[in-house]
Amino acid sequence: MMDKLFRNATLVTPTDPGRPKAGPDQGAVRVVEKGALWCRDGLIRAVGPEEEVLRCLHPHEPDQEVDLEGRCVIPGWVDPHTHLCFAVPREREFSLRLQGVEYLEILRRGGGILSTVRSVRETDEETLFRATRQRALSALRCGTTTVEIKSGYGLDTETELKMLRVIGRIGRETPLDVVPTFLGGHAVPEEYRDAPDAYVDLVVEEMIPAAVRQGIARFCDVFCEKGVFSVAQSRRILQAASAAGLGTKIHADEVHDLGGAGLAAEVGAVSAEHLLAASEDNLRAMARAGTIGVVLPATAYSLRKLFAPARTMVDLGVPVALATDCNPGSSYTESMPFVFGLAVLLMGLSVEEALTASTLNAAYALGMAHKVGSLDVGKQADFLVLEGETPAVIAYHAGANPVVQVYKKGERV
Ligand SMILES: N=CN[C@@H](CCC(=O)O)C(=O)O
Ligand SMILES: [Zn+2]
Repeated sequence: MMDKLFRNATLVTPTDPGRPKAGPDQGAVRVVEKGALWCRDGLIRAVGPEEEVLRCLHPHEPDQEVDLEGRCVIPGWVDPHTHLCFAVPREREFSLRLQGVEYLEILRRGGGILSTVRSVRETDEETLFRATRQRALSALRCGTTTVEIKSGYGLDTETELKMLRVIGRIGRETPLDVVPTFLGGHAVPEEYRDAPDAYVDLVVEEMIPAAVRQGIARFCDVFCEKGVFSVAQSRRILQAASAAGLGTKIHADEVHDLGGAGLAAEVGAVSAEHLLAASEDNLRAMARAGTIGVVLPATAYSLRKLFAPARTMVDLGVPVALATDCNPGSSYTESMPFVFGLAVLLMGLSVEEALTASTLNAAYALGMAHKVGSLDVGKQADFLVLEGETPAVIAYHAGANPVVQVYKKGERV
């Protein structure tokens, strides 16, 4: 057993009430000047004012003591929405978008997600693993200690399972905790262009059962959007996944208000994600159902769209989480500090609300809050040491990485 005592820290963390934080509670965080954190075997045993933690320890001597020199300490980021597993970026497509071609138009022409599908199908498993690991480690350097990674660039059973195996390996072979999500419903593949319902049959009858049998997915997601999957098709996929024992999530109302947010509330999805175009009625339905709203400001930034109404969501009582959406098309960033800055400066969230959104609420969006997301006794000692005095530095020192040290299960990584 290994004991470590971290002293002389300014601790800033949401505390976990046993459910995602919503409304005025979203911005309530605990601040402890001259705080300490004692962990054993990677788990937090005591946390709070230094003298209280020392009292808990007494008469025991920790194996190791670390002086954090008064620096600000927050929980490790939990990034609850990424597509980190892909083969090659799509820089040429980005240039097309800069010339004014719309994201969904590129997909309609057979590019976008479908061009990544072609390259992922062609790439062998080891190469895909190495490319994904590189991005996961880049996220870790920015302070992400838990990450969700979706499949969805295979769109056939074999390649979807290959992606899920690679995603599982990232969790075993890097310090990150990884939550795998099956996203067979990411787009209709070219070979089913004229028979989208037959593709939905394949997802429901073959892919979901295979992923569940092999135990390699925890959630199922679907891209509910005009020209992609309708509300009815998305409902079918999510209900099948739920019946098979997977948690559910939706890419909802990203470009058009199709009603994906309402569907998330209806089917009991843990989260609805994107929500740029979601109606207020459907946001209210989410608040009533307790559906977490995962907002992805780097996507709106990269697509040059209006941001999701995160301020309204908090005011309506929707628990809000933040994610990078890291993917080669609409949001090529692994950086939670960048996303945090956008949320604070351009979406109207307070620093404290953004902190809860990118840690505790994000952990709830992944079913991981029993382990991560806050500096509470019993959880993993996953935390970040910041360069400044408060978490505001994350938005303030824009474009830089204000995370100077990353600890995963009490170990510096
Ligand atoms: N919108 C759908 N899926 C991703 C983008 C995937 C891609 O373009 O490769 C997203 O969440 O933004
Ligand atoms: Zn996405």
